[in-house]
Amino acid sequence: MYGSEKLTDESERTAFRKAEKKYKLYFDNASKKKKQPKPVDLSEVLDFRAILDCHMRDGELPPAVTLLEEKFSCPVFSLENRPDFYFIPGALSVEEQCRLIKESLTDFPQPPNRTNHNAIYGPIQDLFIAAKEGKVLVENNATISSSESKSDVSNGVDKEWKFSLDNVESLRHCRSISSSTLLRKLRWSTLGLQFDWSKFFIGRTPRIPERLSLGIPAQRNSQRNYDVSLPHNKIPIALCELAKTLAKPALPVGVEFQPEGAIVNYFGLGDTLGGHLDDMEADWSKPIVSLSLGCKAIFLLGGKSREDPPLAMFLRSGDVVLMAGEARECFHGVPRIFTDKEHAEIAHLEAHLSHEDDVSFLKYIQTSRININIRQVF
Ligand SMILES: O=C(O)CCC(=O)C(=O)O
Ligand SMILES: [Fe+2]
Repeated sequence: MYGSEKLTDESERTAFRKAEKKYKLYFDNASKKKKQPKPVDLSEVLDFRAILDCHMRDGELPPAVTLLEEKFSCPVFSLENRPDFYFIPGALSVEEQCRLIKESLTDFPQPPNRTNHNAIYGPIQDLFIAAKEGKVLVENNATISSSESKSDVSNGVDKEWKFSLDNVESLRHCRSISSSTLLRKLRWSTLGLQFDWSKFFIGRTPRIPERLSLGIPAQRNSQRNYDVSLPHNKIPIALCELAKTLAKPALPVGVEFQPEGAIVNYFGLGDTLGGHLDDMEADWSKPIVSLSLGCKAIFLLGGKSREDPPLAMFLRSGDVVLMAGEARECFHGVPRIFTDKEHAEIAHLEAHLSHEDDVSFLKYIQTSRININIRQVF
């Protein structure tokens, strides 16, 4: 009986789900000591950096992997059975990586850009600085003399939240959350054109659209869309120029990529991005330009159905992935990030962020991964 139940359970899982489960972080509960991650077999994970090293050493490539020598200033790989998917290992210099890590934590989550915290707290200004200074975000239903940095009321949030210094006696009866917890719970921010997440509000209870950890719907909700009426800034110029250059291998000569929106994803240990399609943009021939920063991750590239077994590959800090055309119809996701010294592979960032002014960035990135994916919307 138990056997047949198990069988049903097994057969209900799609190939994509099975791969997610294979690579996801589980802890070994058997050990009485500190929780240890369960070992995972990484032998089938495609490693483009190792492929590149091997190619430079003895000119060989694994079957079905192509190197597009002519296409770009650094090596671009494509896969025979995954048209319109491109992998550029180490495309970003260490300086670019550090600059983008800093911007992702300071400038990019600033209003009018929205984050996953908007739904509960309204816009939050200077979260990273507040976390550095040990501040607390407090629901403003009492007068708090030491409060600073006002959070506006908007988007169905009918209370005001303000940053306040820690250990204030009058906070004891207020709802509050430390800014370091908020920083750890920062899951996404959006640049350029903003999404209209308000459709997720039911009555007065916000249903927070978590893109990470809880997974996201198979097909992103068709109601969810860019809302041009929401206040927004243009994509920062340096990021815009970088994305235009990086997009070139995925575009015919003479066609330019116009970055209009971007999502910044923040991953901590155990966070995952469930299998999904990015289907909100009008022109799928234009690539999604996806930048990896910080700790190493596993990326799953599936097919047009969740039943197609996905390919697993490592994404390291500085790697860039382009998904255009057919690849945009393929399910993909991130089931795992590695924060341990051996697997995170961020020694170059640690060396570059060694100045005392950078300690808070270093601390964050030592246990995190950031992904910036840039899109042309129309
Ligand atoms: O984190 C990644 O590498 C992928 C992110 C992604 O697919 C998305 O945000 O749509
Ligand atoms: Fe995606």
